[in-house]
Amino acid sequence: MRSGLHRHPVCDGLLSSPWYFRPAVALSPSILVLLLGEGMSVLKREPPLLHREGPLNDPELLLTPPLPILSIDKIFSLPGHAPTGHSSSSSAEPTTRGRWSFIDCFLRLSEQFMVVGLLQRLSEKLPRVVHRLSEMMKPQVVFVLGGPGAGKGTQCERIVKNYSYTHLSAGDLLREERSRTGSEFGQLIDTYIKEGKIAMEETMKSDEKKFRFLIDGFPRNQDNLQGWNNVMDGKADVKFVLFFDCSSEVCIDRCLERGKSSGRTDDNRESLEKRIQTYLQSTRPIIEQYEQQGKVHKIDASRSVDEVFADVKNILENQG
Ligand SMILES: Nc1ncnc2c1ncn2[C@@H]1O[C@H](COP(=O)(O)OP(=O)(O)O)[C@@H](O)[C@H]1O
Ligand SMILES: Nc1ccn([C@H]2C[C@H](O)[C@@H](COP(=O)(O)OP(=O)(O)O)O2)c(=O)n1
Repeated sequence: MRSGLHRHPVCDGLLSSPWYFRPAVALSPSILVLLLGEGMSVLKREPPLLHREGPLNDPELLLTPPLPILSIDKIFSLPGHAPTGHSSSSSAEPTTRGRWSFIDCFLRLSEQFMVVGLLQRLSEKLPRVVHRLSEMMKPQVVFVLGGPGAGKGTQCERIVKNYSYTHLSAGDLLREERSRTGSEFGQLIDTYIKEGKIAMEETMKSDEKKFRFLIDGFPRNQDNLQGWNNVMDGKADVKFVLFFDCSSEVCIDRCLERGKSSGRTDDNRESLEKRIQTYLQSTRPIIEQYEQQGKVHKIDASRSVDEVFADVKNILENQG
């Protein structure tokens, strides 16, 4: 029996196994078990002939040692590496499988290159993959902006019916908060918004399954944007902005019509004139900022609900 032979048992097994198991040498033994399946049971049934005695003969142990990454030097200095007919194999023990033929060496080398190449590619790609994964796990946000009455709420309702989005309406949240009995914010609603304390973060955390959000009517001014950036920077990913664009006349007409049944105290001509001014002075610059980042999808909102939604659908489906 030749002594001092410490060839890697898994490699040995693989080298003595059919060619289609060989690529698996690039993986750790535990993954090997998973991947090889039936193949591994073949290896287990046929332990390497070099280790007919001793602990390595135990088929279970064949899988335990970690797979070393060998340099070319090491490969060639491995005991038992000598080409067939080399004097080192002149042992009395019949070691046909224990001697490394030229083909064995070639295969071993190509496996090592494969391992190194694979690891190199993995290490190059890993940071990008980790980054992409963390991006994928962040809540994804679509801001929905436009003038009062542009149809933001109407379109959001349709989106929610057809796609897996959670709709948060800044206006609704505000109205809710204002009317909540005992609300500490009832009197302070303006400050509440100004400081970006609108409960987006908590609302977004409340259900982990919800991770795509439509945030309608926000950020409506520089303070809102600042607040968002302070509270949510790095915690959510603003995918894009849906901008429903139509003339002030269309906005006013629609809100006046809505005011007939909405019960909203601000759906009257006087309030609307002011809201339009606020929109033009405060919200349009926010939309322009996102436009500069290439994040705005502008939709002609003066058309029918169906026509507008056809555009929305297109955008959502093309943006994933
Ligand atoms: N494309 C549209 N054409 C005509 N009326 C619309 C359209 N979209 C919405 N409306 C109506 O206009 C009013 C304002 O729409 P809404 O979705 O509440 O606007 P916003 O949320 O932008 O204030 C509602 O009465 C709604 O039914
Ligand atoms: N980010 C926000 C959102 C709404 N508001 C206030 C001012 C708005 O006139 C009311 C109603 O908002 P809502 O989005 O429902 O109304 P519009 O129809 O878009 O004008 O709430 C705000 O001050 N800041």
